[in-house]
Amino acid sequence: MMTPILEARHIDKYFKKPVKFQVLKDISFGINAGEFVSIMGKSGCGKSTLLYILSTMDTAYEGELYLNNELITGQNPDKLSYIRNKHIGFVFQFHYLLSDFSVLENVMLPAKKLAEKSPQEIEYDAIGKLQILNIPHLAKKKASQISGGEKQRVAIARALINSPSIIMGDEPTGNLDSHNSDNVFNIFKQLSEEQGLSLLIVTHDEDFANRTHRIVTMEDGRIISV
Ligand SMILES: Nc1ncnc2c1ncn2[C@@H]1O[C@H](COP(=O)(O)OP(=O)(O)OP(=O)(O)O)[C@@H](O)[C@H]1O
Repeated sequence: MMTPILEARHIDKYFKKPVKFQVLKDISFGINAGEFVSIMGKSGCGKSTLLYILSTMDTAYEGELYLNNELITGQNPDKLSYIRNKHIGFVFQFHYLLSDFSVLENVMLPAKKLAEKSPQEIEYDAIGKLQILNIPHLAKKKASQISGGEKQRVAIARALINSPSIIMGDEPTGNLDSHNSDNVFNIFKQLSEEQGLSLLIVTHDEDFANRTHRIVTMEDGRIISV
């Protein structure tokens, strides 16, 4: 059996205010290397809450989380921040690029934060990621001067800069038209097939989800199908 890249075991999460309620109920599942998985479920069922936990940003939960076979739960904040930068790439509905910075600078930022390579190496890597996304010609443009679809590609290049093992996305195509949404889907598919990258994408788009390897369906804080 393959060992999962990411594994959640019996995750429970409660919100205490305004009244105590259980938002995640005994969530267990894993993702293998190169798997492209979507998470679907009605609004409010707990998808974003789960993604925050899986991405190590929320540590207030019960249960265990493993990334590359390492127990993530209970690690100190510095270690978590390191693990997050090194192993996880994020793509959101709104791209969160710095608009006054160039495309290249935006893509380089997470690698500068990790500070394991020289600026020259980081620039070389960033250009490589822009090439994978077919946008090397945009390198010198300011992020404010490119289209929505282009911004989302830059956001994907940025998510790839530290060569993560998994990309997580919260509705990364939610803000795109169907043409650009297709582009993003194809890029993700290529990354999983050609580079063995795992992808975990929360989406409301059934066409998108139906084309991924597997759909995890949530209902009222539980996983009802994997
Ligand atoms: N900080 C918080 N405090 C209390 N309740 C919260 C908090 N954040 C989210 N919730 C509630 O937890 C539930 C799950 O929210 P979550 O954002 O995870 O849902 P979702 O499935 O991602 O929804 P959507 O598809 O609309 O983005 C909802 O009922 C929401 O109102």
